[in-house]
Amino acid sequence: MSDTASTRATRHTPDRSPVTAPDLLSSLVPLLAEWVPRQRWFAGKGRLLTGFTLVAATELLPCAGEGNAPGLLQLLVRAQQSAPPSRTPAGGDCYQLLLGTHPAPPPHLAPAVLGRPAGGPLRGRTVYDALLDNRLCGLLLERLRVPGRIGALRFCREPDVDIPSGLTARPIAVEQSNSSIVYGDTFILKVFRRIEPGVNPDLELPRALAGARCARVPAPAAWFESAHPEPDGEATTLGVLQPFLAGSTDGWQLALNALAVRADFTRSARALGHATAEVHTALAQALPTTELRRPQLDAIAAQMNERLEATARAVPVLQPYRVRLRTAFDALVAMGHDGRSWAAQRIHGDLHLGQTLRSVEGGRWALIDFEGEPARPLAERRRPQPAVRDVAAMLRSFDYAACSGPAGGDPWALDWARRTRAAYCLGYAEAGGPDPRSAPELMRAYETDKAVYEVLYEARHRPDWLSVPMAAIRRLAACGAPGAG
Ligand SMILES: Nc1ncnc2c1ncn2[C@@H]1O[C@H](COP(=O)(O)OP(=O)(O)O)[C@@H](O)[C@H]1O
Ligand SMILES: O=P(O)(O)O[C@H]1O[C@H](CO)[C@@H](O[C@H]2O[C@H](CO)[C@@H](O)[C@H](O)[C@H]2O)[C@H](O)[C@H]1O
Repeated sequence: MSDTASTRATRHTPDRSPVTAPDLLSSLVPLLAEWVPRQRWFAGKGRLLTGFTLVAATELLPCAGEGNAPGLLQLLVRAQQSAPPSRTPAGGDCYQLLLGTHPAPPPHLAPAVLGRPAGGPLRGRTVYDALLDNRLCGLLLERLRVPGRIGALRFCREPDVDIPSGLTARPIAVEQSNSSIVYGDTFILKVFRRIEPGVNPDLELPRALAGARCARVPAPAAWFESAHPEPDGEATTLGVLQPFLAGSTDGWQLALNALAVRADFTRSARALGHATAEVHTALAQALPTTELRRPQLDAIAAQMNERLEATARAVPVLQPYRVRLRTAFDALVAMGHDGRSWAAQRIHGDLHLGQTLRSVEGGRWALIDFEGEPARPLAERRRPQPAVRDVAAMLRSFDYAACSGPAGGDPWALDWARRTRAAYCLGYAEAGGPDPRSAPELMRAYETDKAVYEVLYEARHRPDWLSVPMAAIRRLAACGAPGAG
């Protein structure tokens, strides 16, 4: 990341000496081993957790000692696991933890408690999830209000943004890939959980869009990061604060509401298509683009095949469909061999209805959460890709709503999905995006790849939902059956 005006204008806070690292980790390991695997954001579900290594520790408030004040500790730890998949960084995935410490936390924090270390520097204190403690969340906001450094952490703010003090903090109820805190219905802070070195696209893309004056995405107001050890190295994003769009409802809820009363959703879907195309156009203007030709299309197809094979090994119900699903990826290879090419640009990367918000007043759509698919390596998520990948992902989401929602995949719901998907593509093309229907091979390949991703995601996180992507797998495999048009 460049040394922007916002990061230069820092108030330097003296480094605090963290509680000594080796003692700290060994005393926390039994607590973490029990707590970390239960968290929704833990990406290593289904594999044995064998230990942790400490990457960094920063005391944001003194954590040890006799006092009766809460401590706040920011940790980066690597989770060592058996049989890591090939994408796992050497030494295991790295997670960010924000832990509170207190000799006797108040009873309302009981659900947040990890336990009491038997020894080490935190002995005599209870350790708990700081992001469930409004007071400690308030402290994080204070740090973001006044940019500066604490140890290896750097707190940054856009210079023209006013962040009031004293906003009441509340964690958002839904546990997702990361942890988010809302401040007084004005801002929302997302604390990233699985950390990879470098700028997170959920900061990079919304900042670029704000620079391009695209109002479809809330513009980051502040963020915190860990500085790279080299002066010119890219910092690692750890959390982003952005305006909270109060009075808006997410697209997933709106789609379920429509399905519950058997209402049409095509007008909303068409408007969402417009919003998506506007964001894509702005991203293509603000950030580098490229053209994908034969070698790149071959590589994409190979990667999709790899994901299919790996998922079929992990989730055996996918096995019988492998050969027919593969034909969707072979079509990409054939495109390249025929001398065809396709434009690529930065995209959302994990677009679904839950990543869209519609304002109650005015019915205007916004897109959020530009992190990309959490399971993919950061470098891959930051690569330019065909914009139709986002479109295909959103089509999957309409399908999900129809299959899992109140109508439960009955014939009317399936027709609802078909009409809604068509309206979204129409809206997208009307607002200047390349007409998704002009790229059937790409759309089928990306829709298939997404459904495969979802099979693994559901098998790991929500086994009861596995039937939803499996219904799509059967439909997509039928397109690859001998004789299918
Ligand atoms: N700017 C915002 N305004 C209002 N609600 C938001 C905003 N950003 C996120 N949310 C809410 O927080 C939830 C989690 O945010 P998201 O970015 O999807 O996190 P995660 O990466 O953990 O999935 C969203 O589903 C949405 O309900
Ligand atoms: O946590 P994220 O929002 O970044 O995304 C992950 O979780 C999503 C589920 O919450 C998952 O989306 C899948 O389920 C949705 C319905 O709950 C559906 O609308 C999406 O189309 C479907 O992919 C997403 O894939 C995953 O990355």
